[in-house]
Amino acid sequence: MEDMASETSDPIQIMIVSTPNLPKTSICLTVEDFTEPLRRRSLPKEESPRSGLKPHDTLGADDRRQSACSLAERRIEEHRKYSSYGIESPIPIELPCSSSQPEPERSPSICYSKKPVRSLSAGWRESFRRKLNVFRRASPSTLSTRSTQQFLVPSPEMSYKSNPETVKMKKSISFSETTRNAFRRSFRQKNVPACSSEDDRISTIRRNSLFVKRGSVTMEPIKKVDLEAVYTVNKQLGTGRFGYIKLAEHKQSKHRIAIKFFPRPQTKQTDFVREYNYSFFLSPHQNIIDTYEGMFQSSDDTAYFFVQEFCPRASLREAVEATNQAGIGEANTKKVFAAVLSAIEFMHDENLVHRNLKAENILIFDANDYSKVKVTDFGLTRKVDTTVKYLEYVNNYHAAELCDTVVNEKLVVNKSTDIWALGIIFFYCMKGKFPWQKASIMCKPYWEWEQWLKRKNPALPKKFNPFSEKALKLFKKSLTPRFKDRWSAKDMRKCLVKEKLLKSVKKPDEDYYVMIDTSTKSRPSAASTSNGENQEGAAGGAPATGERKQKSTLQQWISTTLTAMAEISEQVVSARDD
Ligand SMILES: Nc1ncnc2c1ncn2[C@@H]1O[C@H](COP(=O)(O)OP(=O)(O)OP(=O)(O)O)[C@@H](O)[C@H]1O
Repeated sequence: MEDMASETSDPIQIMIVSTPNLPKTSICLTVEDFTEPLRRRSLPKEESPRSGLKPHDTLGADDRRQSACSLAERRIEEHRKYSSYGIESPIPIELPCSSSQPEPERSPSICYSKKPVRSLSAGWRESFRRKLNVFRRASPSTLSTRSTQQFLVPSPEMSYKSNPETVKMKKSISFSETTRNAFRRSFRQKNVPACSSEDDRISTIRRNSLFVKRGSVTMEPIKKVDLEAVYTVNKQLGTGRFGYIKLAEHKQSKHRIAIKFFPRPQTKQTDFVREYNYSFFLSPHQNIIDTYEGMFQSSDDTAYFFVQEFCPRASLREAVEATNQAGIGEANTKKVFAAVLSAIEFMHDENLVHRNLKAENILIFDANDYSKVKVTDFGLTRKVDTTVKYLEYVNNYHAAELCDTVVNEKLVVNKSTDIWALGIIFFYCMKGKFPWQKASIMCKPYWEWEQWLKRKNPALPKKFNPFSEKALKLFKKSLTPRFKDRWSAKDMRKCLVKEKLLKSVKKPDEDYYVMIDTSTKSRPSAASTSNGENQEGAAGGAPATGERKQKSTLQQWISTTLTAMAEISEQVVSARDD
C-alpha cells in the first residue's frame, strides 16, 4: 500500500451552520478554490491531523478540509469587519436562516452540516435504500447485533456510544427516514460529555453530528482496544501483502468473526483508514463482505485492525484448486459471476475501481454450492481517474497495460482493469488454470492469444477451443489490450447469464471403439501397424483424430481379424488332420 500514492481533486462541500460571530447565518463553501494553496506538500507535518478521512479522500484531503474550516472562519471574520464598518462585504456570505424555523441551539463553533458528509449519487442512494429495506425487515435488536459495538467492551474513548441516545440512533436505522431525522435532531441537541480541551469538545461534536451507518463514512478516531480481553484470537485465515486475517471469537457474544490486521509501523494510517472506509461504505451490497463499524488499534500499538464477517468455507482460489485443474463447471461459474458482477457493477456505478480482483478475494460461503459469494479486500480500491503509482508486483490477473508499465510510472485508474481481471477469473473457473502467467508478449501463451486477436494468426490457441462463440466474444471483449474496447461489467453480466459458455461436444460412436478395444486387448501384438508403430487410438480405445486415421485403424482391425481367423482355421484343420 505504501507505493500507492494517489491524488484526487474532489471538491468538499462544507456547510457552516453556526459561528460565534454570525450566530444566525449559514453559508455554503466549497473547498475547490482553496485546494491549490492548501496542498499537503505546502503544509508542515504537524498541521496534518489524520483523523476524519472520507473514503474518497486521499493524501492531504483531511488537511484541506481542516484548513478550509479555519479559512471559512477567517472569511466570516472578514465579512463581520466589513459589516461593522457599514461597508457592503465583497465576501459572498448569504443565506440567512429562515426565521419561521428556529435553528436548534448549537455549539458556537463550526460543525458539519446535518447532511451526510459525502453526498451520495442517485444510483448509490437507490442501492442503499434497497439494502436498508433488507435491514428494515430485521428487528432493531437483530440489527444492533450486526454492529461491531457488541464486540467491544465500552471504553472511556467510546463513552458516547454507551449514551442511550446513541443506541437509539443506531437502532433507528430500522425506522422511517422522518423518524431517523427526528432522532438525529434530538440527539444533537443533547449535551455532549464534558471534554478536557476545546479540541476534544469540537471533535466530539463532529462525531456526534454524524449518523454513522453502512453506506456512509466514519469520522471517528481509531480506538485502542485490548485484543486479548475482548476476543479469543484463533488461527490465521489468510495473508496478503499488506496484512493478515485471523479468525476470532468475541468472548462475550461467542460470535465468530474475522479480524483484518495491518501491522504497524509498516502500514500508514491513511491507507488503513481508506481501506476501512471503502469496506464499510460498500458493505450494504449483498455480494460484498460485511464490515462492522469501527477502526481499532491494539493496545500494544503493534497493529491496526477492523472486524468483518467470517467466511466459513473458502476463497474461490481454494475451491478451484480442489477440482484438480478441472474447473468448477459452467453452472457454478455462472453462479459465481452473477454475484461478483453484481458487486463490481455496483462499485463501478459508484465510480470506484476494485483494482485487486482475483480468485483469492472472492469468498464462497456455502458448503455445497456457490449461491452465496462475496467480494473482499478493498485495499487498492480507488476512484476512477485517480492517478496512482504502478506497483512492482505483477500477477496473473494484471491487464496488458499494467504489465507493460515500469515501476513508479503513474497510471490513471480505470474500470477496464477490473474487466480484464474478471476475464481471467472466468477462464480460471472454467478450466481450472490460468490462460497465461503474465499478459506480456514475452509470455508465449499470451503472445499466441494476441496474435489471434489481431488476426495475424487465424489459429485460435488450443486452450480456448472448448469455449462457445459467445464465451469467445466475452474473452475478446475483456482480454483485449485496447482497454477502450473492453466491455462494461453490465455487458459481461448479460453475456454470462444468458449464453451457453461451452461448445456442445459430439459423442463418439461408442460401439465402434468398443470393437477396436476388444480386438486389441485380446490380441495385443496385433495393435501394431505394419511398420511397427503403436496405434494411439486403437490401443487406448480412444477415438483416432481425423478421418484418415480412423480409416487406417479400421483397415488394420480388419486385417488383424482376418489374420486371427486364418490362424484359427489353420489350427482347426491341423487338429482335424491329427
Ligand atoms: N472474512 C474472511 N473470512 C475468511 N477468510 C478471509 C476473510 N477475508 C479474507 N480471508 C482470507 O484471507 C486472505 C487474505 O485476505 P485479504 O485479501 O483481505 O488480505 P490482503 O492483505 O489485502 O491481501 P492482498 O495481497 O490480496 O492485498 C484471502 O485470500 C482469504 O482467503
